[in-house]
This record gives sequence, structure tokens and C-alpha cells, in this order.
Amino acid sequence: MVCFRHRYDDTNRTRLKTVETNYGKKAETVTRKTDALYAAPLQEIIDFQFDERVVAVFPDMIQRSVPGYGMIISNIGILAAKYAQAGSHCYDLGCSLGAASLAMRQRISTPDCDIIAVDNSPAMLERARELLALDTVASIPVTIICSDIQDVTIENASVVVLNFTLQFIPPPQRLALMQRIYGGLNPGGILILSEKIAFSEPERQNFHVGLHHDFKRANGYSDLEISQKRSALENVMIPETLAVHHKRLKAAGFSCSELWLQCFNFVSLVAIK
Ligand SMILES: Nc1ncnc2c1ncn2[C@@H]1O[C@H](C[S@+](CC[C@H]([NH3+])C(=O)[O-])CC(=O)[O-])[C@@H](O)[C@H]1O
Ligand SMILES: O=C(O)C(=O)Cc1ccccc1
Repeated sequence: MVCFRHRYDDTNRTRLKTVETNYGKKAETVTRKTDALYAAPLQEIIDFQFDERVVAVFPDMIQRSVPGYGMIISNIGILAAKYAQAGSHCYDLGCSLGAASLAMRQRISTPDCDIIAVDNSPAMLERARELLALDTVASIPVTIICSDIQDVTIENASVVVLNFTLQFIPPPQRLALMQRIYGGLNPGGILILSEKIAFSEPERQNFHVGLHHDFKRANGYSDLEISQKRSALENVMIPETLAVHHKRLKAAGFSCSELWLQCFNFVSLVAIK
């Protein structure tokens, strides 16, 4: 489980937290910088990018913004331990700082597995490499690839993780990616798909979005931060309904997909080949 010990650095107003995360089994500490990227009023809101500024605050940003994130990461480890097949690959597509790769690496005991972690942000991967190197206990090799996940070969896979990544792929390109994932999975392999979702009924949409904003406010974000980040994400992160996700998984070949976690408008599904 993720736990936090807070420390304040009053020299530059930046609140630093010394964190014990799953970024290293020996509980090495990682300094966690507070996300204040949207705290000041911005003249112009540019589209959200996974650049150096986001990388520097990413563990704090994702934990404070995605309800259930820590629980999803822990349970990716549990699911991977159950479904990893000997001599196969486990893919972490859109790995960011490698939290899901680390969770899998720490839990899998199946022989001869490796993990292939892919992201198209060089800044994310530079930091992911450092964090993976801190985890000296686990022995499963992790190969990091800087690429668009749509261009990576997926083969001999027993576990494929898309943890909040599909939402950044343009919707018309999503089915082809899912078909390639299905094609690359071995029988009995799984896809773990976590997404922010939308609701077709306005009342349900408002209910969940309202609660998500309450969650963010409770985690210290101001209304200005919430609204500026929302605008920055508008063109780049496109949530779809749960029905659309289940339908696409079926169209890609998965005979069943199971919702295993929902917290407000954030879900995680598992589909078995
Ligand atoms: N086409 C693409 N190809 C490769 N990477 C991409 C692409 N589009 C976006 N990304 C990458 O997908 C990641 C999405 S974050 C995933 C969290 C992580 N899975 C976690 O378990 O912590 C989710 C979020 O921040 O909401 C970023 O690192 C992008 O660079
Ligand atoms: O912050 C939000 O509103 C989100 O929907 C989640 C998120 C988390 C990290 C980067 C981009 C989006």
C-alpha cells in the first residue's frame, strides 16, 4: 500500500512529501513534489502534455486526481500474479513512471516472464528508468520502449495493462489497438483496462463528475485548478461510456469483460482471452 510522510520545505513554498511508494520494495524514499501546475490563473490554457513539468509532479497528481488509483495499482499486481504465463511477456502500455510495471514485477512469481513497458513521453521514461533501478529486489526484467503504443508489436502476451492510457488515443484508432492486443495475447491471457468514463444520461454524468470534483477538492485542489486542468484535458483525453468499452472489447474478440472496480467516473475492467 502507498503511504505518505509529509515534510515541508518553506524555502521555496514547494511542499515536498517524502513518500514510501511501491517504487522500490526496500521502501526507498522518493521525494514527491506537490502538483500546483494549474494553481495560478493562466492567460492561455494549452493542451495537456506529459512533459518535464508534469513528470516532476506526476505521482502526486495522479494520486490526488484519480480516485482508486492506489488500489488499482496494487490489484494489477494481484491480477498479473494470477494470469502471468511462464515464458510470456507482460505489457504495460502507457507506463508513465512504471507504477503498474513495478506492481507486476513485485508480485509475479511465474518463471521466465518479462515486462515490456511502453510510453511515448521521453521525460516520463527517463524518470521511470530511475525509479525501476531503485527496485533492486525483484528479478523480473523490465524493458522500456519509447514509442507510440500503436506501433509496438504485441506478441506472446499473458498480461496487457492499459492503465488510463486508452483515453488518450483518438477514438477512431481505439478498435485497431484492441484488435492488436487481442491478437497478441495467448489463450487465457488478460487485458486490464482502466479508464475515466462518461455517462450518456446527463444526471448520471453530473452526479459522477460532481463527486470527482469533490474528491479533488478534498485532496487540496482549488476550483481554479480543477477548471483549468479540465480545459487543458478537453481535447486530449476523451472518456467514453462503459457500454462503448464493453462493446469494443467484444468487437476486438474478447468474449467477456468484467468490471472489477468503479469509483465515481473511474473504472477498471478485466477481459480474458
Ligand atoms: N499514443 C501513446 N503511446 C504511448 N504512450 C502514450 C500515448 N498516449 C499517451 N501515452 C502515455 O500514457 C500515459 C497516460 S497516464 C498512465 C498512467 C500509468 N499507466 C500508471 O499506471 O501510472 C494516465 C494519466 O495521466 O491520466 C502518459 O505517460 C502518456 O505519455
Ligand atoms: O485530473 C483529472 O481530472 C483526471 O481526469 C485524471 C488525470 C490524472 C493525471 C493526468 C491527467 C488526467
